[in-house]
Amino acid sequence: MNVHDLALHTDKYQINMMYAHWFHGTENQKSIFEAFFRKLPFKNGYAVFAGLERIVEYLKHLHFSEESIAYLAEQEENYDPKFLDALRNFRFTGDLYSVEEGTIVFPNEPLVRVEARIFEAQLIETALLNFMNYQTLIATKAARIKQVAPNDGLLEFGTRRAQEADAAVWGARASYVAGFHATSNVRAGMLFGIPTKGTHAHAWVQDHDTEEEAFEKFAEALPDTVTLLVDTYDTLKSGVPHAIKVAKHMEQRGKRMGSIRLDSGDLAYLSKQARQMLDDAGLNYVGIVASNDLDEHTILHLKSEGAKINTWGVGTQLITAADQPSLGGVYKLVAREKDGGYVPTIKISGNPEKITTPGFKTVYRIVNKQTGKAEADYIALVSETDVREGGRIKLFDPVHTYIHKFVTEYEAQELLKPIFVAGEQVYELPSLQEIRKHHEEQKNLFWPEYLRVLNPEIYPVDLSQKVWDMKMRLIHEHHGADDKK
Ligand SMILES: Nc1ncnc2c1ncn2[C@@H]1O[C@H](COP(=O)(O)OP(=O)(O)OP(=O)(O)O)[C@@H](O)[C@H]1O
Ligand SMILES: O=P(O)(O)OC[C@H]1O[C@H](OP(=O)(O)OP(=O)(O)O)[C@H](O)[C@@H]1O
Ligand SMILES: O=C(O)c1cccnc1
Repeated sequence: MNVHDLALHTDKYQINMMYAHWFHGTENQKSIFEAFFRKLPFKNGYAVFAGLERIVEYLKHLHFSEESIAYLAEQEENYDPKFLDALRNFRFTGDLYSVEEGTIVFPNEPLVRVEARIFEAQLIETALLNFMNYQTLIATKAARIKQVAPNDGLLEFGTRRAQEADAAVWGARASYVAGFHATSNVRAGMLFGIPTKGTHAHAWVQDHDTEEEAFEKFAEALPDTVTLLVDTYDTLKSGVPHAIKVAKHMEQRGKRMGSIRLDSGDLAYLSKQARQMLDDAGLNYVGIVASNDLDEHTILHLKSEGAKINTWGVGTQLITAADQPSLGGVYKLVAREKDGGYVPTIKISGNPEKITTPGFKTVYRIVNKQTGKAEADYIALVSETDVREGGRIKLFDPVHTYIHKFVTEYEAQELLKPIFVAGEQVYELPSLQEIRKHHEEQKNLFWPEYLRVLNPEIYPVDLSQKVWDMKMRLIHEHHGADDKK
């Protein structure tokens, strides 16, 4: 099996629905789906969208190999051989619009919009959500860590604890998008051009007769990048003094030690003591790296304790998004082709939060021209022109509709960009550096109240009057239909 063949990276119900459409001759009917999430992870005020590059690669190469088709034939005796022929000719021929990677995004707004034959739009749901949910989750976790240590070095150390290999490399990439500086995963470095960094493990020290000898040998081998791990035996009595000795020997050879690393104990206390010892020895250029199950909470706490740490190595908590291991992004049908046009569709739920917003929509970021700050995101029908032309629009709370204001002096930034049109890729994937820069710039668009880690303000995501009216009409129509039963 070719592990890069992702056509079967889907849930079986998608293929069963494709089959049922094909069986009834409706497989070419057009449909519009939107991917979005309902709830922000980690009680954060925003999420950082990621996953588009993987989605693009997936769609570009999407086809059913003979091996996959043979497997499907074996799995389901109902599949007609002519359906398998339709799979043989399968390509993504639809349109896909998406938010760009690194963009700050919010709940209940379309992040990806797919307009395609139902046959195609249905198949891709699972993979698309899989990529978007994981990468957006990790980029958001990384953004929180960046938020509490905006001026420090941030190293992604998670691979050994990640949920397998794909999670390690795409998680490393997502972390870099959100402002991490390097990863320890060398393959992620090679695949994506992320800077790589590494210190050494306790094993290096254990593997020598003395700690001092271990440090000397390591510094001799890697004199230009050396970071020494000082906590194998006793950080302040043995590790730091030995590191100082080695740094002095390095100076005699015209070299400078990079850092020491602390990986256990009270990181605030140890870092302050170690800093003092290094400074007293004239080694104020030697940095201090800390690791040990860190996340944004421990880092924030350590900083409030005055820890003297310049660089944070963050593994498990980041790569597994330990406090919330999944983003609940969903993919919902919002319109379907009928009688040559589109009709909006809705999913009703007893839980009002789960009622979908119907219609062929797009989303704009309304940026106040005076302040340069984003006021709200505004979801409108694609056919609505007033917002696009900068006309006066009404922003109102979709639940408490009496809370409203009119805005005129704004720039409307359409967040959904064309990525595929009629199956052709029309979007040039930006470099990872550009994505990272885009994310950094995005943060300037928002007041800090929305970005803080603890109890952020809720940023408004509003519906246009037309979208809101359409949603209410469909809710009433469905309730009306139920009332008649
Ligand atoms: N001063 C501090 N304030 C708050 N949290 C700290 C402080 N120092 C360390 N921590 C964190 O507390 C936790 C300590 O975990 P734990 O007790 O398992 O580590 P340890 O015993 O020092 O080392 P080991 O990993 O070898 O067991 C880690 O998550 C660490 O990052
Ligand atoms: O704590 P995390 O945030 O997950 O960061 C990665 C951890 O992985 C390493 O420990 P490990 O015990 O695996 O190996 P070591 O022998 O190098 O310490 C490293 O020392 C960190 O403590
Ligand atoms: O380079 C390091 O220090 C490192 C890398 C991976 C995991 N823990 C530490």
